[in-house]
Amino acid sequence: MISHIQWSWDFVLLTCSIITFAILWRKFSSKARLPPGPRGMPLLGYLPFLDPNLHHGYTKLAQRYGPIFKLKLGSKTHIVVSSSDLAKVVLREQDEIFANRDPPVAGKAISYGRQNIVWSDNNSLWRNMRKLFAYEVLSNKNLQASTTFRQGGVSKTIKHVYETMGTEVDIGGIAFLTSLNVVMSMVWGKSLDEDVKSTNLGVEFREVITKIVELLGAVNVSDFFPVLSRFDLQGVEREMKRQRNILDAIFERIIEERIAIKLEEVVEKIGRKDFLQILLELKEQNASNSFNINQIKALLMDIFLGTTDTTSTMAEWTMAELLKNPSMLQKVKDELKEVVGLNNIVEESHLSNLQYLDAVVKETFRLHPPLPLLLVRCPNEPCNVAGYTVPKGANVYVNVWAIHRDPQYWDNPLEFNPNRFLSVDGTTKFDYNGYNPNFIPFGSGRRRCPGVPLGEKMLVYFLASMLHSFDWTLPNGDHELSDKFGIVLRKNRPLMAIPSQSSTKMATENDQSSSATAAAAPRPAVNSCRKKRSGDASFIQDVRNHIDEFIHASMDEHKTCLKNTISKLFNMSKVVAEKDAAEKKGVESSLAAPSNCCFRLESTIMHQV
Ligand code: HEM
Repeated sequence: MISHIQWSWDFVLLTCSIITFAILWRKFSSKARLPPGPRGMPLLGYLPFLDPNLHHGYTKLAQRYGPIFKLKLGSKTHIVVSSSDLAKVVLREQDEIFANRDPPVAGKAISYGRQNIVWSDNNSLWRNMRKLFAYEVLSNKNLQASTTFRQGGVSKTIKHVYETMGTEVDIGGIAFLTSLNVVMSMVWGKSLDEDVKSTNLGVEFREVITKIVELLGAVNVSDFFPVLSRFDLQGVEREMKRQRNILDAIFERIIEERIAIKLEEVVEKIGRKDFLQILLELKEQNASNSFNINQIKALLMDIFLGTTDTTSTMAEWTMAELLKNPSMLQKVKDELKEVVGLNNIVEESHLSNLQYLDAVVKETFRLHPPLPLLLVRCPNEPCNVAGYTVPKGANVYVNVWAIHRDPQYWDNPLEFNPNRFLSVDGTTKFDYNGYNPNFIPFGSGRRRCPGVPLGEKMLVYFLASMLHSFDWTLPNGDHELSDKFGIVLRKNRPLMAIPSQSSTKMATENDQSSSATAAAAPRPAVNSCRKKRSGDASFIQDVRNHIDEFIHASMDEHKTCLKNTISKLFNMSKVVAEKDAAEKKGVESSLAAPSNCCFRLESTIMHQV
C-alpha cells in the first residue's frame, strides 16, 4: 500500500516537472524569446504611456531596451527595430517574410479595402500594380516624356511667386500645388487651371490630402483592439471614408469625361496615352493585368498621396534648413549661378550637375525622413531577428529617424552638414535605392518606394528653380525646426518665407534677363494659345496678346530683354502672317504649321530671353 502511494506521488512530481520544464523551455529557449520591452497595464499594454511623437518615444525606448524591442499595444504586438544592422535583416535579408502589411483601419478605408499598392499584402494584385506603375508611370521613357509637365508646373509656380513678391509665401503650399499640377498632367493630361469644372481644385485637394495623411497617422483604438473596430469609437473610419468620397467624386468625374472623349483627342493633346487612358483601355479589353474601377481609383490615390505630401513636406524642410544656414544657402545659389547661368532658367538637364544642392537635399532627408517609421511590415511566419522571435502577424516598424541620427554611423549626427554627403571628387555619396542601411529615407527591399525617380526629380527641380529665381528671407528673421509625428513627418509650424528679386541678378545691372520673368510671364498665354488655336484667324491676335501680357508682367530692369523678345515675337508673327497670306492665295506653304509656331514662340521666350 505504502509503495503504491509512493509510486503515485513520484508520478505526480514527474508530471509537474515535465510541465514546468516545458513551460520554461518554451519561455526561455532562444526560438521563442520575444524582444525585451517595457511592461504595460493589463489589457491596455503600453498604450497609455505612448509619446504622441512616436518617433521620439520609440527612440528613447531603444536607448533603454536596445535596437529591437517589443511593445504590447492593446491586443497587438509591436516590434520596433532601430539600428541599421537590424533594418538590413528585416528589409533585405528576410525581405520576403516581412513583405506584408497590416494596415490601420484608416488605411483600409482609403484603399477600398486594400485594393492599392501601399496597403496590399505581397500578393498577385500588388505585383501587377507595381509592375504597371513602374512601367507606365515611372519608366525612364515616361519620366523623360513628362519633362514638359514638370517644367510647366514649376513655371506656373514661379509666375505666382513673382506676382506676390515681397509678401509671405507658404513654402509647403506652393510646393504642394506644383507637385499636384505635375501629377495631374502626368496622370490625366490636365493641370489645375485647365480643369474648367472646378476653380478651387488645388485648395480642395490639399485640404483632403492633409486630412487623409493626418487620419493615417492617428492613434485609433480600433487598430489596437480589432474586436472594437466595428464600433469605430473615434469616428476615424467614418471620417476617412468621407474624405475618400471627396476624392472619389473628382476621380469619377475625370474618368467619365475621359470615357466620353475619343482616344485620338487625348493622344493629340499630350502626344501619347496618359496613365488613366492606359488603365481604362486595359479594363475595356478585360486584359489579364487589368484592374476594376475601385482598383483604378485606389491606384490614383497612391499616386496623388505618394507624390504631393512627401515632396512638398521635403521642399519645406529643405528650405527651412537652408534659411537657417545662410552660408549654405549662398553656396547653393553660387552653384546655381555657375551651372545654370544668370540668364537662363533651370532645366532638368542641369540637375545632375548640382552636386551641392543634391547633398543639401540628402542631408535634409537624413535629419527629417518624411516617413520616420517607414510603413508597417508584417511577417507572414514567426522568424528570428538578432536571436529574438518576431511572432507571425506582429506589427514591425523600422525607426529610420533614429537610424539617421545614430552617432555610431554619423559624426555629430544632430548637425546639419551637407558636406558629409560629398565625396572628395565632389560627387555625392549614397543614393535613394536603400542599399546602404544607414540611409533609407525611401525604405529598402521589395516594398521600397517605387516613386523615387519622380519624387527626387520633382523635389530638386522645384528647389533649384525657386532658389535660382528668388532671394528668400524669413518674416521674423528666424524660425524653429521642431517636428510633429504623422505618417508623414511635418514641420510643427509651416514655413513662411518672403521672396524678392534675386540679388545676384540685381547686382548685374546690364543683365539681359531674369529667369523669374522669363518663366513667369509668357508661358500661360502661350499655353492658352496652343489650346485655343485650331484655325489661323486669331493667331496674330494671340501673338499680340502674348506681347501685351509680357509687357504687363515686366519690370523696368528687364526692358532690354523685353525689347529683344518683342522683336523676336514680331518676327514670328510676321512669319505666320506670311503663311496666312500664302494660304489665302492657295499657295502651298513651306512654313511651319501653326502649332509649331506656337511651340517656337514658347521656346523663344523660355530659352532665348
Ligand atoms: C519625397 C518623395 C517620397 C518619399 C520620401 C517617399 C517615401 C516612401 C516610403 C518611406 C515608403 C515605404 C517604404 C517601405 O515600407 O519600405 C513609400 C512607399 C510608397 N511610395 Fe513613396 N515616397 C515619395 C514619393 C513617392 C511618389 C512620387 C510616389 C508615386 C508616384 C510614391 C508612391 C509610393 C507607393 C505606391 C508606395 C508603396 C510601395 C509598396 O508598398 O509596395 N512615393 N514611399
